[in-house]
Amino acid sequence: MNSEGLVYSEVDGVAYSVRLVLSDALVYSEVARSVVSDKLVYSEVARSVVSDKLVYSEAVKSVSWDGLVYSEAVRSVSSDKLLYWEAAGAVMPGSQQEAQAIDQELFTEYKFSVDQLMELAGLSCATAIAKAYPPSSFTKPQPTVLVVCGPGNNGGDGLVCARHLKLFGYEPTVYYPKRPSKALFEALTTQCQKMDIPFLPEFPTEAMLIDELYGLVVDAIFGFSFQGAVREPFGSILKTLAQVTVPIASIDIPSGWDVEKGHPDGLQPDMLISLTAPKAAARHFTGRYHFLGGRFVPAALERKHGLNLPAYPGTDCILQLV
Ligand SMILES: NC(=O)C1=CN([C@@H]2O[C@H](COP(=O)(O)OP(=O)(O)OC[C@H]3O[C@@H](n4cnc5c(N)ncnc54)[C@H](OP(=O)(O)O)[C@@H]3O)[C@@H](O)[C@H]2O)[C@@H](O)CC1
Ligand SMILES: [K+]
Repeated sequence: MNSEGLVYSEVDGVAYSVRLVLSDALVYSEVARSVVSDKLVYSEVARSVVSDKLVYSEAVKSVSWDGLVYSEAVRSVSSDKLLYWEAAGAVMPGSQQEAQAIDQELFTEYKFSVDQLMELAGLSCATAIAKAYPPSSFTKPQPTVLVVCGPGNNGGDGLVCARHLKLFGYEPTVYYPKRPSKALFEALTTQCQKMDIPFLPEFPTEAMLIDELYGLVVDAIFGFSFQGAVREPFGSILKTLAQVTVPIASIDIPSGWDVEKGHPDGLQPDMLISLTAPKAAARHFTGRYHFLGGRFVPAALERKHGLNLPAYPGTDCILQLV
């Protein structure tokens, strides 16, 4: 059976369209509803594709009002082997702003402290790494990990992650070239040093050297506040990291990527651990493992930002998205 149909109707400024394609192996359907007035455009689209092996569905809602655009999307793909889930709720311009707004609300309205959330974030990252790359999977005699930390909170997550990796039986080494003089980062550095985690004085200039010494690299250089062209010393570090062949696990966002648009020629990590909620750039991630971590978002905040977070299994602090 093969057939295709489109129905369109418009009543009092409300347009409806329904498209349906049916073949032996596939059902495709699309339903759209939109309202247009002088100041307001509201549209709602639901699409789904079902074949023998795959279910793909997408729902997009958007409202624009005099220069303001609000959009919300939920996509899910499931097949025999894969369950992919993505949800984005964004008040434009920029979901980078939204990530920063959620961050601020957690601290100012919900009264969390940075070190509380950073501990949970870093623990999620170490837990996800242990799940994807157990020490027994390393081809090196020791499960050695290079953790590269940047100057912001993403770097702080990296230091916490290094400490938990050590507790989990890994051999982490940290490179932390730009250390802010803030009590929190100094304390995290001391904690690592007192746990015999070495800090490299220089970054290896050859990617080959990193491949020889480490079985995994953790990228904790930049998170959701990264902007503009990369400044040194991080430009050279990212160039070297782009050439390593051992897997790279990026915390929150692959460093050097635009928070919304990604970076097709930049770092292509094997793993991404999205914290709180996947950022818009996560849709460009092509590596093997995508985890969600940072199970600390209160339900009211999740509702306010339309995050549509998936349910974490049981008491787990991470959820594998891909
Ligand atoms: N609530 C949450 O969701 C939680 C979030 N958490 C984590 O926090 C992360 C966000 O942290 P963040 O805001 O400190 O920003 P982040 O990106 O780490 O560093 C920004 C710094 O980098 C620099 N820099 C920027 N652009 C640059 C460039 N082009 N080239 C060179 N340098 C550049 C610049 O530093 P500067 O050079 O000014 O010293 C800037 O200040 C988030 O992704 C997540 O991992 C968890 O810890 C807890 C809960
Ligand atoms: K990162």
